[in-house]
Amino acid sequence: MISFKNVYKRYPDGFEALKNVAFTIDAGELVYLTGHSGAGKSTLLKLIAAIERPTSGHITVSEQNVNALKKSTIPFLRRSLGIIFQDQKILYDRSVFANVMLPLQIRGFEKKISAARVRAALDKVGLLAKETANPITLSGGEKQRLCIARAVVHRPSILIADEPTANLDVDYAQSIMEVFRSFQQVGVTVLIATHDVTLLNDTRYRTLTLNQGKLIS
Ligand SMILES: Nc1ncnc2c1ncn2[C@@H]1O[C@H](COP(=O)(O)OP(=O)(O)OP(=O)(O)O)[C@@H](O)[C@H]1O
Repeated sequence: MISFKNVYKRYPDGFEALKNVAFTIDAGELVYLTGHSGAGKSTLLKLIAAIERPTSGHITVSEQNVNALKKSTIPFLRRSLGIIFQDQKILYDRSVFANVMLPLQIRGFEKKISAARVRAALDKVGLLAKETANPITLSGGEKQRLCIARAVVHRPSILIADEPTANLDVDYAQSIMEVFRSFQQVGVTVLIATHDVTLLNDTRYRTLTLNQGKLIS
């Protein structure tokens, strides 16, 4: 489902953020990605989503050769992906419902189908009761759930998340993880970059560890 072979990423300033990275994640797996600050976790997630391109090596995501993708075909890759990054903006001039609707509007989905999908996504993350609320009134954990709902509303087969439990207390972090597990249980492949030791102590899931751009486990 996701495979890296001999992947190197050098940024334009010459900094080598990933060095000879190789791994495979099977369809339906939930995997953690960890490592010190600056180890290359976000870079690796960005390569999966073709937000950044590798300097060399091979990346396959959902049977698509990401290296060979032309700019014009990147939206096709992104259809199979749900992306939860820390800097994603919630729009405070509209409701929770409208925030989750936006990705479907952009993709040109029909209104009636979209509304049903938005409610299904909000239900999945436990936010259906807040659909008419302005996101400014949500707690930190609820905002994170909103971002998850927005990332899954187009029903991606792969979910990638960068530090989704950052700044949340332990109980909230656990409940966010429950949401990710529920997606894995219905067959979604999930990759989560995290420093959260409580999550990493959960031995049910495989952990990939980066150290200075190299995968050490
Ligand atoms: N666009 C860029 N240009 C140059 N260097 C970059 C760029 N983006 C990231 N880097 C560098 O690459 C290294 C890896 O960054 P990355 O964000 O992937 O690390 P990370 O493991 O996600 O760190 P953190 O846990 O702090 O978010 C860092 O040293 C960072 O400064």
